[in-house]
Amino acid sequence: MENIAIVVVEPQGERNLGAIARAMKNMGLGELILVNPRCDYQSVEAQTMAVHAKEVLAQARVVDDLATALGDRQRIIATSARERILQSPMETPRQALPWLLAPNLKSALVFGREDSGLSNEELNQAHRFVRIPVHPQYPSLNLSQAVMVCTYELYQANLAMGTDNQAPGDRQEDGSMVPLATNGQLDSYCQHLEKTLLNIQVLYPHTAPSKMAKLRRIYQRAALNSEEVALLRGILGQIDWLAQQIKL
Ligand SMILES: C[S@@+](CC[C@H](N)C(=O)[O-])C[C@H]1O[C@@H](n2cnc3c(N)ncnc32)[C@H](O)[C@@H]1O
Repeated sequence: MENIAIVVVEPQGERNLGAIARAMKNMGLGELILVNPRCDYQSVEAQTMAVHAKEVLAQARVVDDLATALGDRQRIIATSARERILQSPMETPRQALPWLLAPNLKSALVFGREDSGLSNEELNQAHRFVRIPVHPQYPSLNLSQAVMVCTYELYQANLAMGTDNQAPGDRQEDGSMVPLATNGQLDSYCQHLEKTLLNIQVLYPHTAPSKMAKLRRIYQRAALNSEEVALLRGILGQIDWLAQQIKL
């Protein structure tokens, strides 16, 4: 499971971070990425809760925003207590999390802030969404307990797959695999697309952000590989060239 990072956005609780580190080590995970932490993730409180998993905290990577955390990731699942997100269905951990286990793809499982969870903009960077089904009277779990449930499911799925969990991907005619596009590649394609669509007035500045968020969601769902992103970028390049000719 070395290909899977646990990403936590703006955590506020030192104890929660210690408990997350412990849950991760219990379930065989080691890579923790903290997006703009709002507390001291190496405090005595955090370390006390981590017990024998202090090194998970010590080795945690801190980044400024979620896009940086996910830049080189090809499979991203976000978690939320909400019942519906961006018109996409929620899945249970058991349904969705085995998808992260492909060993030669970099994956991430994302958790939100203790008070407000993840924003729509942050959720939009994920391919799939997981909700732990709990009693409807109180569906929001403590952050570290949500990490525990999800990492347990990952561990069970990994055990069940044994050593045969070969990476799914796009098989070529010659039998080789094309890697899925990274989040960073998709980001830069979407920025290029927005610029082009604004230039040819298919998009207008006041509606661009919401339309681009919807387009981004479609591309995320399609789980494009790097050749497909390159193809789309090539088409955009031709549209840019034609638009320039017409303006001359
Ligand atoms: C205390 S919750 C935040 C609650 C926030 N009001 C919301 O609706 O997302 C903190 C984080 O724990 C995780 N979490 C809590 N309950 C969950 C559930 N039932 N299913 C999946 N993740 C959950 C999510 O990552 C969430 O962003």
